[in-house]
Amino acid sequence: MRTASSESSSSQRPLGPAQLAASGAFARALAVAARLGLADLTATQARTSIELAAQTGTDPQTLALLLRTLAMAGVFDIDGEGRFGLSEAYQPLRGDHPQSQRHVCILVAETYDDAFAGLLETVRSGRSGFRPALGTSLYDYLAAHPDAEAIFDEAMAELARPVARAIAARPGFAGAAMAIDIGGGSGAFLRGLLDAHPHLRGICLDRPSVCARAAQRAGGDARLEFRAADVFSEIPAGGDLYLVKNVLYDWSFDSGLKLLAAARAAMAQTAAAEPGRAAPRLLVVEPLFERDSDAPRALFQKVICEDGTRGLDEAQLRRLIEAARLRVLGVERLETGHSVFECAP
Ligand SMILES: C[S@@+](CC[C@H](N)C(=O)[O-])C[C@H]1O[C@@H](n2cnc3c(N)ncnc32)[C@H](O)[C@@H]1O
Repeated sequence: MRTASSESSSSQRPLGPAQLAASGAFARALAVAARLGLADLTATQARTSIELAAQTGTDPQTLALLLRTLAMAGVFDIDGEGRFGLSEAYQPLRGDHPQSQRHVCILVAETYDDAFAGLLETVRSGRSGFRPALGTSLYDYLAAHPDAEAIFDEAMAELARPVARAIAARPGFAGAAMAIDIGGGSGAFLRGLLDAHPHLRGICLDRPSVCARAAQRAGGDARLEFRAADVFSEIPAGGDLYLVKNVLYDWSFDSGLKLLAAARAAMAQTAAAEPGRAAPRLLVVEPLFERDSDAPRALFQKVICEDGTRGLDEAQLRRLIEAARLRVLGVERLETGHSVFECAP
């Protein structure tokens, strides 16, 4: 099925109005399949809907409809005996796939889709739709809904792992002993860097509920500390490498400035405390708004994130960084689509 985010230059025929209107139902069906683990159950062996219903404790008739609906979208192939097998294109729906997007699918099709009930409000006012739809801001909502928050954190981890591999391959780690990830979620990004550089230790700063869950899962890792902190005011000194990944794109210019100013203060304090030590660096790793095809992501940002958040291009992100009195030493594009701004105070 072609989605609303596909390129308009695609040779496929666009969806008709009623088909496009039904795409939310397909998204919800995908999230249910992800929650039930249907991708894992059908990845290596095609199964009947009866078998799958027994394995997932679901209603056989309804599950058959769900599977057929998703087969229409290309998620499952149906063989001559009516058995469902996960299609090649949807392998990342598996939980054990190296590029798994299982939790990303659940997050986007559930919490983000719930927030899109506020889209009309966003289009009318330009303000976030999250509060009109769900009564509060994204992170306060997640703090109050632990199941949604756990899905969010796992989704961020799925998205972060390939970026960690790309960042870990860059030079500049040999002289660094301590990396501090600002808004580092459940620590997957930092974990990737620590795995690649065994001399490195890390502190992952995030909200209290995120840190508590991540620390419990990590089970006492001497090299990776989870520290509850408000990243707008509580960034500690002592890092050789500060990291801000997929964080600024959540916030307005003013909030981003506040966060970067707190990072700069921590870096300046580090340098002042130990004059002989190499000056700390900050890596800002963010997706940019560069092409028309980035419009769906920028629309997501407007609906989901803080009022005033918008997709930034390279010049705009550079302006934000420089407004926080940080120098941009270089900008690099990663294969993941992120841009890396290497910065110093
Ligand atoms: C979009 S996620 C990105 C997570 C991680 N950097 C990554 O790329 O996977 C933004 C993170 O910022 C955290 N966050 C939001 N507000 C925060 C605050 N005031 N203090 C600390 N962390 C915050 C969220 O909990 C979330 O983990």
